[in-house]
Amino acid sequence: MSPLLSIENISKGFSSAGRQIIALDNVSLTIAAGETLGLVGGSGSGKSTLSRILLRLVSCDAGSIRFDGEDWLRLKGAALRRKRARMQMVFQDPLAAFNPLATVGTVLDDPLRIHGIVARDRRPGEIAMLLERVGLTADHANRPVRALSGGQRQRVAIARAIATRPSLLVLDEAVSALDVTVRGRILELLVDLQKQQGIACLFISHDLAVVRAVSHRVAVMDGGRMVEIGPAAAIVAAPQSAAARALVAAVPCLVTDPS
Ligand SMILES: Nc1ncnc2c1ncn2[C@@H]1O[C@H](COP(=O)(O)OP(=O)(O)OP(=O)(O)O)[C@@H](O)[C@H]1O
Repeated sequence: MSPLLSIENISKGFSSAGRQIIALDNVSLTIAAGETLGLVGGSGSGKSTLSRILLRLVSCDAGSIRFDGEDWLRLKGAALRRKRARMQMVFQDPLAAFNPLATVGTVLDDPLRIHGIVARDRRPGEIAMLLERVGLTADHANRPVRALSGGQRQRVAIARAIATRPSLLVLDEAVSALDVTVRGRILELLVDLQKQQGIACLFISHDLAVVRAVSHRVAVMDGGRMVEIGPAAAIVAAPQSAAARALVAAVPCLVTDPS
């Protein structure tokens, strides 16, 4: 079976202050339906540039992307808008994406309306179902976004992302700003969604411990190149590249012996 997402030989350069920066150099990866792929790498390794190209926010210089059976980078207009419902994103700071004065209900109603997911009279029920799906209650629909905690806002961001029934979620540093307990609960929610609904995830983070907690496979980037890709447990147990070894070494060891 062909993968849900196939990124092939993507390259991207930027010129900055007269200097040419190679942000991505021939990067390839695949994600199967229902699979979570963790993408890790140090600062400046090219993770965000790759996610921006995938989300069609910036163009690439070379390479191709197939998503859900389509030549993704060539889709335009109505065909692109339709297909966008199938690839949704969750960023680090959900407040930046939401109008803070809007209620949670409005935030969730927008994608249902724009993508025509359910008829108008069924939307309040769908919103209640989405809120429950992410561990909130139907009452949250009436609250303004600004009245929510960071963890609750990130749950709303996830509810919004799954509202259009996507086959792929792209999560870029989606839990990095949350405190450690809230982060753990959001990671559990993501694993649950992946298991219950078979949603595939591209989970991008600089933190290997976080990536390891949710990913089937891990891809490691360094200096714009893909240096290692394989089962998450194998990469953590026996990293092959210098970049992966550095990321493993950066994970705090939780087993201590103070005596
Ligand atoms: N718009 C831009 N103009 C110039 N250079 C850029 C631009 N966007 C990214 N870069 C450069 O491309 C390289 C990759 O950056 P990118 O943001 O993709 O890395 P990253 O792995 O996401 O890093 P971080 O974890 O710090 O966000 C870096 O050298 C960065 O400075």
